[in-house]
Amino acid sequence: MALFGRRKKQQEDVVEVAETPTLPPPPPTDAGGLRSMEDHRAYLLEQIEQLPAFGQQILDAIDLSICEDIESDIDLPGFDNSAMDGYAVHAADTVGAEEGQPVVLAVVGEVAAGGWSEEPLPPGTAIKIMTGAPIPEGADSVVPYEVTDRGSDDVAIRVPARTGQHIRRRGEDVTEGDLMMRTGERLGARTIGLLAAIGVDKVMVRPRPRVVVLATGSELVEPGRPLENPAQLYDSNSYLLAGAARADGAQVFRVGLVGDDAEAIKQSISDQLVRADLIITTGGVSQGDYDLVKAVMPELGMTDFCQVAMQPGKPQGFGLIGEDRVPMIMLPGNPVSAYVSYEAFVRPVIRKLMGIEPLFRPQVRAIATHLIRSAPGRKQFARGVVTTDPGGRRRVTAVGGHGSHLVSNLAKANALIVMDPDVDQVAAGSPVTVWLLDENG
Ligand SMILES: Nc1nc2c(c(=O)[nH]1)N[C@H]1C(S)=C(S)[C@@H](COP(=O)(O)OP(=O)(O)OC[C@H]3O[C@@H](n4cnc5c(N)ncnc54)[C@H](O)[C@@H]3O)O[C@H]1N2
Ligand code: MOO
Repeated sequence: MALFGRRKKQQEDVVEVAETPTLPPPPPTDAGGLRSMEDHRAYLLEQIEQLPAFGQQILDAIDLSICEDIESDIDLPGFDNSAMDGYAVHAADTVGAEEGQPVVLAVVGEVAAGGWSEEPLPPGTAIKIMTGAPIPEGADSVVPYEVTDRGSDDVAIRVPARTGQHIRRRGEDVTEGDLMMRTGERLGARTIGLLAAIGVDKVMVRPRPRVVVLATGSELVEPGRPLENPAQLYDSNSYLLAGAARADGAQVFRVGLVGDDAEAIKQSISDQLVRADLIITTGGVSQGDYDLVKAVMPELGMTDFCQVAMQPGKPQGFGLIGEDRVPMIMLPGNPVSAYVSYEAFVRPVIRKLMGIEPLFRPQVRAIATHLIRSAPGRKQFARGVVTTDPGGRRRVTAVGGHGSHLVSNLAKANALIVMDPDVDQVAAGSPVTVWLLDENG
């Protein structure tokens, strides 16, 4: 065989190759290959679209953010009506009434809530009227039962009426055309009551995102079951994250555990795509031999695995998965890492899907009650308890150590103490940034 034989020139077919979709270029990294927390968060948010709005029953829309301005089509009250049970009268007819010398007026009828009087009220007469009933034409005040003899054919009135007394005027609460709610406001019990009062039964809202939560790891056991060997532990992450997402307004599907098995992970994620607006997983995104989420997810969609300059929460994964490009956030397995990552990345994404502002927790300054040490190089998130002193100043005490497995300290905390990568300690009495975990902002 000739070593240097001339190759026969082959006909080159021009094949149209569909461009493989990719995620946008990732943000830059620092000298150590780490991405800043802010850059990573912005990168995820730019790839998330708000869920489309649709008309929903007002009661089902509680806590959701409306996507329309709502004006009232009616006045409230819709008609002049009585604020008291008593008699509608012409105030002028009661002049001079007093205890022992009442004014007596003929009673020409009765009007209850839901009824109305066809006839104007003749001068010199009274008509029984119940709370909420329309004021008959001509009447200009209501005399409560308590200052009368409650008569049926005629009534003795012991106190003169002031013009307009006990009449609730049409439109004094809401006037037709008044703006009741603005785009972006969230519905609560009181606003639902207001909408019902102006006759609105449905509103345009963004739905609750359907968030699938799935924990990976062969060492994990479902709480309530026995631990069968010394290397097992209970899955706490999926409960922690499902609870957090539910508290943030998502409709959560907590899927059972998936072991460290490539096919099982792919199958479980594929099964969930149909019902998910967002998938959250924990575990399997670091460097370990069994960190399979990172290994298999690129087969199902466009993914981005990176390291973020934060502690905890360094290894992070993101993807747009399947044909519908369902957003997926792959969090590290250590419980505190998973939670801090949730606060930093997942919660803002859920709020963006829902169209709720602000996206982030309130970030405020608090005075450190003691020396707080930090490891420079990555943004540090320590768990803290914030209290407010009698002078209204916030103070913060770190709880527990830095280990990202320390769940009992996490449960005690109501804040994350956030220290920038260049900070190595915060002195007692100095201000430090905190995220308030029990406030929505
Ligand atoms: N050689 C390296 N090792 C590790 C690095 C690294 O950079 N190089 N990073 C460390 C950091 S930081 C983190 S965070 C973890 C993240 O690891 P994974 O996301 O791969 O998570 P796993 O290895 O699956 O689990 C870590 C840890 O968390 C426990 N875990 C996992 N899931 C749950 C759950 N649902 N409930 C409760 N606890 C859970 C698991 O048992 C492990 O102890 O990697 C470091 N390693
Ligand atoms: O980043 Mo890991 O999340 O430090 O424990």
